[in-house]
Amino acid sequence: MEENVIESQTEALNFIGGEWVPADSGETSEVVNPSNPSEILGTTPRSDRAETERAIEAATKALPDWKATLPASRGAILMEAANIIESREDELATLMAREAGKPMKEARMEVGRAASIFRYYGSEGWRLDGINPPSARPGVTHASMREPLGVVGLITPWNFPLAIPSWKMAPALICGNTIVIKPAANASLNAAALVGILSEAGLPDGVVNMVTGPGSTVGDALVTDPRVKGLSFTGSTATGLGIQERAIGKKVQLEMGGKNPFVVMEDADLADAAAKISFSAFGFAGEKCTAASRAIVVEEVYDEFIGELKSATEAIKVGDPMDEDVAVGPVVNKDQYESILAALETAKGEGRVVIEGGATGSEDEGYFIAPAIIADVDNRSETAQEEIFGPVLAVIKARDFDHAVELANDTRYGLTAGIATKSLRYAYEFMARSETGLVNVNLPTAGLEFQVPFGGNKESGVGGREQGPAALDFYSAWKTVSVMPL
Ligand SMILES: NC(=O)C1=CN([C@@H]2O[C@H](COP(=O)(O)OP(=O)(O)OC[C@H]3O[C@@H](n4cnc5c(N)ncnc54)[C@H](OP(=O)(O)O)[C@@H]3O)[C@@H](O)[C@H]2O)C=CC1
Ligand SMILES: O=C(O)CCC(=O)C(=O)O
Repeated sequence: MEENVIESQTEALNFIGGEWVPADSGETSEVVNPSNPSEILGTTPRSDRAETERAIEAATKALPDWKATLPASRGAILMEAANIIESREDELATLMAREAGKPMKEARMEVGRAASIFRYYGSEGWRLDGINPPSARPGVTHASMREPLGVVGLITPWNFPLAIPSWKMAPALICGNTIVIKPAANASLNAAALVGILSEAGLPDGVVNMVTGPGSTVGDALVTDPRVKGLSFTGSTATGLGIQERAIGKKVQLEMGGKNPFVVMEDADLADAAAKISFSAFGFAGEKCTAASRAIVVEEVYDEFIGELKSATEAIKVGDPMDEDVAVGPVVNKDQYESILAALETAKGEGRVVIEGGATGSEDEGYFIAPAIIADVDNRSETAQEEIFGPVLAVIKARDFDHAVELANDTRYGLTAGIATKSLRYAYEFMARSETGLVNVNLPTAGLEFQVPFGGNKESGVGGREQGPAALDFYSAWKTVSVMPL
């Protein structure tokens, strides 16, 4: 196998059938450091459909042997990958901070999370539950067991460059599927590092393949190729819903946007709520589908809460993601930078500025945007309805609990929601009435645990949950065998 040169952070290649290969055309895309746009971190192949089709071919070829490999043996490879990931924490976290602008503290946590995910699904090799309910017919036994889907396509975003590929790859692999992954342009060096680790851990050639290049060609080839039986995507709602229309005959899972509310009730610990909301809204510059982007506060404590929120937010350090005390680094790229600043201008016209935020310097000095808080926002305004995916928090006033729940649900999204309260009645009623896939009581909306199902309702999610045991349901199909001994 050709040696990959990821460690030097200069060049990532496609990984097809166990070989590191360039794009057929030899064309590459530059990976820019968002903290310093004049620094080119490396290049990735600008591939096209032909390379994607060869990767699908390699995954198809590797499928029978991988499917026949004992689940515990598959699990042992995932466990080894977890060990390698952990042993390279500094290197992987640094790469994430440089490529995606993720602050080191969160980047280190993400490396740990990726290792835990591989360990968790690796241990499934000893379980992979089935069911055998009694038959209604005398003498008959049933056994229902999980079978892999076949070749699965994974289309991943830039905001969790290790964790998202890991929580898609690990359950897919333990179930016996083979993979072609197309990472986002701004996470390709990280994805290549992860693929290299899986290969080093002993994954046979062709079981995981990676192709980098535009979503509109490489991604689309995965979406439309009939040999790809399952497709898992994380990204924007617009791209996801387009994929759903084109992925004919496949099992599809889409994890998309959010406009996540955090309700603050009159009995809340306001300082605690402010800390959790500002972490949820501004950590990693709000570039999380789970970020809180609407604080919905009952009028009784509205002004007092805004004071607490202002103090909590002013304490956040913005700057070089390599600094372990920084919580907000640069946003990922020029497109995000421009669209967030435009959304912030709109927000300023739709509410009262509590913290102005915005660009901290010129674009040439890095894509840094400081947190902004805009109060008195109408929940039907653009600021409260459109995903900004940046450090902009809208504060919305509610009359009482019922009104707060109504506002929280008044969105096309349904990913995650939070409530700050000491009342069990409010907490349980909110859990029941929230139209989201996740509800957090006195906890941040962002920051998942890998062992519980994750995903959203409405336009936030389609096709079954990720993570925890739910992921096994996506990456497998039940086969029922019924036997009558004669
Ligand atoms: N839910 C989440 O966690 C995320 C949400 N977003 C939202 O999306 C917005 C835009 O970010 P962006 O990175 O452009 O998100 P996209 O949804 O466009 O990209 C996500 C992934 O899909 C790929 N892709 C793009 N177009 C297609 C296509 N036609 N067929 C198949 N795959 C495709 C992308 O590739 P490529 O990068 O090469 O274009 C990337 O790998 C953000 O502002 C944010 O609101 C973004 C990232 C994560
Ligand atoms: O909040 C998290 O830990 C994960 C968020 C996420 O999955 C995403 O932004 O895509």
